[in-house]
Amino acid sequence: MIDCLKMNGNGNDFLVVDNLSLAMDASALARAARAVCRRRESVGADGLLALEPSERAAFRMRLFNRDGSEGEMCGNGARCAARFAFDRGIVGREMTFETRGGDVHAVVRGNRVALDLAPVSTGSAVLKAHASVEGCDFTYAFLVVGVPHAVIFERERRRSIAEYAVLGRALRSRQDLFPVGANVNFALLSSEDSGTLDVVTYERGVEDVTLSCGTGSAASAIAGRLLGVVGDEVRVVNPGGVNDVSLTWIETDVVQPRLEGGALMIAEVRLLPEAFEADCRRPA
Ligand SMILES: N[C@@H](CCC[C@H](N)C(=O)O)C(=O)O
Repeated sequence: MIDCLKMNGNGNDFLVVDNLSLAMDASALARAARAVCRRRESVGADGLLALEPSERAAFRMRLFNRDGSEGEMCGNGARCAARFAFDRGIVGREMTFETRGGDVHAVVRGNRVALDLAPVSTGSAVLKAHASVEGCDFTYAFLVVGVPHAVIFERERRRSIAEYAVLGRALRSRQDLFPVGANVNFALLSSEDSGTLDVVTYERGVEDVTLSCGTGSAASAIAGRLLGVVGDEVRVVNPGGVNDVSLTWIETDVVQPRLEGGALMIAEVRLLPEAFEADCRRPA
């Protein structure tokens, strides 16, 4: 039996486990993510977050996506990990922790968390690349905010979430463009407020549109700033909530994104053996 906490950051939902004892290795965590993140058949989540010891920071956060792949970084998940660590008395309300996508500084205030993400190099960002999938032509930007992100600026919202899922999956699968895959963000500049972006993200590893993506919100804000459509303060509206992004330029081509948003504690969960089993209704 494994005890964990069901949490979500703007609807991007996770099972968070204390693995400070390293009781589970990477393959056990990947297997657990694949099993327990199944919707309906198990608990259901976009991913599993594990807190592990770090030699140089308060702890190390690891993210295992729903398909068991390990993502280097997760913005909404990092807020959940920070609140989990504070709530469990592992750290004080202000902390720095390690991820494979760089160190994160976090401050927890109630159910909101502000993160200073690792600096992002914009020198290697691609601003106007082209791709055609499913009969549609896209111009996209590409940059790495801990994990790889493509950002497509649209003029209008004329597609359903299901249609974004099809297009996101087709784009993300283009090995010639994205050898390690990519999260695909469809961004729309608000017609009412020039500092607001509406963003829908298809996530690698979840292999679907999620209700929010924190690094996708930051990537969209950075791409928008580089393209001159937004400034350094960007309100990113996702289907699951708002991520406030603030950009501080450390050098002309290095930016530090601050990401602020919610991190909700939903339930204490004790995973029972059948959470890991295949659906008993299916024939063997
Ligand atoms: N939802 C996350 C991003 C998670 C990583 C992604 N699925 C990947 O493996 O690339 C966020 O909030 O940043």
